[in-house]
Amino acid sequence: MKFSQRLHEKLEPIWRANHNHPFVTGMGDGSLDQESFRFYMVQDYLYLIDYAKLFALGAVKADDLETMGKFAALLNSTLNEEMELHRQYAKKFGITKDDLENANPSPITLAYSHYMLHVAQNGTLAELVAALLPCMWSYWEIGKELSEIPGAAEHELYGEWISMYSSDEFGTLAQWCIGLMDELAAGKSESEKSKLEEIFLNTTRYEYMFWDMAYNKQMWPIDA
Ligand SMILES: Cc1ncc(CN)c(N)n1
Repeated sequence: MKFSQRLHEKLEPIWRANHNHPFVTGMGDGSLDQESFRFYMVQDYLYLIDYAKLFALGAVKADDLETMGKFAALLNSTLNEEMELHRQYAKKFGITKDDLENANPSPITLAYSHYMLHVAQNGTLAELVAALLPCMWSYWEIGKELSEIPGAAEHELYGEWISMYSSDEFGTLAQWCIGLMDELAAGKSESEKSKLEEIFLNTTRYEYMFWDMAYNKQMWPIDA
């Protein structure tokens, strides 16, 4: 069995919880509160600034030019396509680019992005890929699932989000990351595979917490 299949099967219950989170289902049926989406968009922009750095670190850790080139393409696509979607949404909400970049990160945004950067900086290339994979893979699956709901991809607010993450372009990048995970895990010892599984599990859990944080517009419990 491919390592990615093992991950998917083992984590199916959490994976389903992500798909069934009211933030996600609310984008699908259009019932999501726009203020939660606005909150998400700002926090996700901050998250993506750090997330993009994982691709740069991936290029540093890669052993061959082809893999370096793919990480460079992922970095470019995150900075100039995925984050452009967020900039366009911000415009609709009357948020400037500066306000976006200088927004305060929520505790979950900080914890999730810092955990990924910690793994990426201190771990192997396989560990870096295990950390970023749930992000690519789960968004692609969620995008595809939502795009099958009649009218969802045409929704005036959530349609563009659904179209981006269900697109063939995003799918191709996600599939490349899945394939790289399989390649890097092949031949690793069981204890190394368990470590990869643990990292994948952690960022899958953080994905759930991110939806929940956005749904509840959750910042620090005590203000300065
Ligand atoms: C929290 C989160 N996870 C994943 C993705 C998809 N790159 C995202 N934009 N934000």
